[in-house]
Parts: sequence; structure tokens; C-alpha cells
Amino acid sequence: MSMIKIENLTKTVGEHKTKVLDRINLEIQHGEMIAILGPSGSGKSTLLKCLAMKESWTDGSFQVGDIDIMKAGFSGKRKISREWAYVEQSPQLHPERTALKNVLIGQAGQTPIWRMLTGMVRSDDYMGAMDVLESLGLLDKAHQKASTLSGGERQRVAIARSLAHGVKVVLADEPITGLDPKSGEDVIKTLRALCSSERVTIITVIPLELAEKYATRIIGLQEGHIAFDIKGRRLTSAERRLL
Ligand SMILES: Nc1ncnc2c1ncn2[C@@H]1O[C@H](COP(=O)(O)OP(=O)(O)OP(=O)(O)O)[C@@H](O)[C@H]1O
Repeated sequence: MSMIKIENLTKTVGEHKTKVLDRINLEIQHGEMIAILGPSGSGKSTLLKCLAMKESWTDGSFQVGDIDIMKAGFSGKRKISREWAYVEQSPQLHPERTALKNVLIGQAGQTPIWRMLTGMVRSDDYMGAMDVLESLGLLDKAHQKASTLSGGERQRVAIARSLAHGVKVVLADEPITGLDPKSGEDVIKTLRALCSSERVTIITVIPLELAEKYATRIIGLQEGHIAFDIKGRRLTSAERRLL
């Protein structure tokens, strides 16, 4: 059984019912690293948000394991959302807290109330948080206040926060925007390694060159529909022309 299965996912907007997503069919397995590519306005962010259940769609079915999202009640959706993280382009962090503290306390709803109140952490949590920060190239920023971090650094703290709390699916919209090429590639390399070692599933919008090098699968969108869906590899010139 696929981890995620969507069929004919369609989203229309406005009075002219413009199709932003047009009959998208996808089956996603654990441990895939999926890069979504496509021209500006092709629907990449909308698809990510729908997959993350942050945005509604007009038509289509959406199954996660044996849970039908359209019919799932609050507890079914909550079970899924605990293990999934959507990292937006400008994620919310506690501005006055350090990068490390942001990773440790997690998002509201994931942290035991006693820990929020006392601020106490176990030493293995501390080491785990430092490990993920290091793997995302943030060790030297661990003790810096979130408000003083750059946009790209804040994104990586948000990814570290998800991973430190055992998230199994990460949906990240342009996670390396604003990073220099080397740091950007290091982040993508780390995400790919997590797919291989921990079977974390990553669905993300990243530049073409990095998608070709690190993604296990590349999905090309064009005007809201899937133009190609291939294993990670160098694109042919015909595929490149679609982007
Ligand atoms: N709620 C909405 N109302 C009207 N139009 C919308 C809405 N949501 C998305 N769109 C339109 O749908 C199209 C796809 O938007 P989306 O942000 O998903 O594209 P994208 O591929 O992520 O683009 P970019 O690469 O520029 O970020 C755009 O033309 C956008 O204007």
C-alpha cells in the first residue's frame, strides 16, 4: 500500500473556476525524496500546501495509508499531522529564543505542557537537537536568537525542529532560498541522507541542478498538471523545455 495516494486532485479558484491543479495523480512511498519543478505559477506551492492539508481542493481523493482524508475525523487528521511537517517559505519561530531552544520546544501541540512551563529538557533531547542542527549546518548558530537569523537559516531551524521531533514526512517549499550555493547543497544532501537512513519522505521545491543530483524522483508541473514524473536523473532537453 502506498503511503500517500492522491487521485484526480483538482483545485479551481475564482469565478472563472481557473484550474490551479488539474487532475493530479500521485502515489508516494516512504523514503522518497521528491523534487517538484515547474515554471512560476505552475502550481508547485499549491500542490505542496494541498498535500500538507493546509489548503483545500475542489475535487479528488486523498488517502494516507488506510486513512481516507476526505472522511477522516479530527483524530485521524491529527494522527497524520503529528508525523508531518510543512515548512513554509517564512516559518514561524519564537523570535526571542535561540535556534536550539526553538528546535527543543518544537511546535505548539508537540511538546508536553510541563516542558513548555519549566523549559526543562532531557540531555538526550539536547544532544539530538544539536545533532540535527549540525547536520543542517547550523551548529554555530545554535545559541543565536531566532530573530537575528537569516531567512534561509530560519527555514533550516524549522526543518531541524520537525526532524528532532520525529516527523516522517517533510514538505518544504524552496528550503534553500537565500543560501549560498554550497550551504544550499549541504542542506539538500542532508535531507537526501535522511531519506536513505531514516526513511523520511521529503517533498520539496528546489532548483533543477540539485533535483537532478539528489532527488529520487522529479515531478514536472505545467499549468497545474503533471507534465512528467520520473526517477531522479538528468532531464532530457525535451523535459527541460517544459520547465
Ligand atoms: N487562492 C487563489 N486565488 C487565485 N489564484 C490563485 C490562488 N492560489 C493560487 N493561485 C494561482 O495559481 C497559480 C499557481 O500558484 P502557485 O503559487 O502554486 O505557483 P508556483 O508554481 O508555486 O509559483 P512560483 O514558482 O512563482 O512560486 C498562480 O497563477 C496563482 O496566482
